[in-house]
Amino acid sequence: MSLDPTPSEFLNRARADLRMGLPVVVHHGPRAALVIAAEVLTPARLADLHVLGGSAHLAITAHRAATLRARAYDGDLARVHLPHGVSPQWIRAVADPADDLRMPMKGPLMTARDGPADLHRGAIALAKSAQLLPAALVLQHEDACGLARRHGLSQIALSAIEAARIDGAPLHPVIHARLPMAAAQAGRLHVFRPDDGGVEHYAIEIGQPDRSAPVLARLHSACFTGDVLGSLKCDCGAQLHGALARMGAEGAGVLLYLNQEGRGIGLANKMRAYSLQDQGFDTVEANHRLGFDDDERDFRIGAALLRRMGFTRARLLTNNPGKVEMLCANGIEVVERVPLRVGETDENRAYLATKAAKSGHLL
Ligand SMILES: Nc1nc2c(ncn2[C@@H]2O[C@H](COP(=O)(O)OP(=O)(O)OP(=O)(O)O)[C@@H](O)[C@H]2O)c(=O)[nH]1
Ligand SMILES: [Zn+2]
Repeated sequence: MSLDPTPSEFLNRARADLRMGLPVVVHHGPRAALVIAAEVLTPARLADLHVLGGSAHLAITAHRAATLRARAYDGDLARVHLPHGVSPQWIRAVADPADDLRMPMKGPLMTARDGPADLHRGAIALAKSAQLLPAALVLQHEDACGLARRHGLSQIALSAIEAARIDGAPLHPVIHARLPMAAAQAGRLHVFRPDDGGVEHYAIEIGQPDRSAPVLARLHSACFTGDVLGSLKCDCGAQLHGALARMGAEGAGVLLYLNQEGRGIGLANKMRAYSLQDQGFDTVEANHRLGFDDDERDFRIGAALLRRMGFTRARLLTNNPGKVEMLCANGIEVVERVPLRVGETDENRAYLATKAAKSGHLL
């Protein structure tokens, strides 16, 4: 019936619950688990879960496990055994690297070797997509779905989490309107919204680009600190304004403003990464200590938006060969990479050098 939420609608609802600190039930065939994001776990909820019994682990990524010197028997993740009388502080310390140096965890952390880790993998994917720290308490329980029904908890199929990761929700245009800008009088802002009501993305179209020719394009990832505040720690603000100015000068172009703050980890986690950078770690090490990959962005969104707007070929303004590859793999032919070297400062020189050395950016 059309009143029934679709799997992706259930998923978006589950993300909101997770951010509130509510347990979400993830199920796969006959197995199901209650999942609570580590960073929002309250003492009361931890005590309630304890009373339920079942088998509980703290799921963390292999990157976080490596920092904590815990064995990740599941490859990309580790299921950490909870010590007797586990406290929310202990869970927080495993999940959050803020105090790693000041108060190193007393190890060794024991991790599970046997049994399936698929629900745990789903839990981490869910926490990441909710832009929380990628760590979750996972309580496998034989009556998890019954508990969900009795307590009004969201239930989500593992397959829905996996499908969202593989396909992403389709985006549809909501509205577009004229937007004269300093860089170009003939500007137009388009708003796109995913079918599941998730995060919106924007396209800024300058002039009337010819759909039958390669369009001067930029895939710009949101950077509140650089784009809005003029942060000197990165080059984003200068790249944003430099790209618009170039499109204004050529009279045509399209800049996709993708809401993938912090290379996809969200502003709170990016600020956690900045705090670690103040402790001496570089941009990639900081992401890893938090449990993230170097780059968690999904550039397929950019390709889908360009196609949706009628473009099939682009001259891409970027120093990141990864963006070129992803566009080409997703139906947009990049006929030229147009370098965008602007905004280097004393503050961001090391950051740009790290991106060149570790993430393949071109200088
Ligand atoms: N996690 C994390 N994200 C950062 C950091 N500094 C900047 N960012 C984010 O990195 C992204 C930069 O995006 P872009 O400039 O589009 O991408 P790029 O990969 O550098 O490629 P080009 O700019 O196209 O050459 C933005 O989402 C920023 O918020 C950092 O230290 N850590
Ligand atoms: Zn930035």
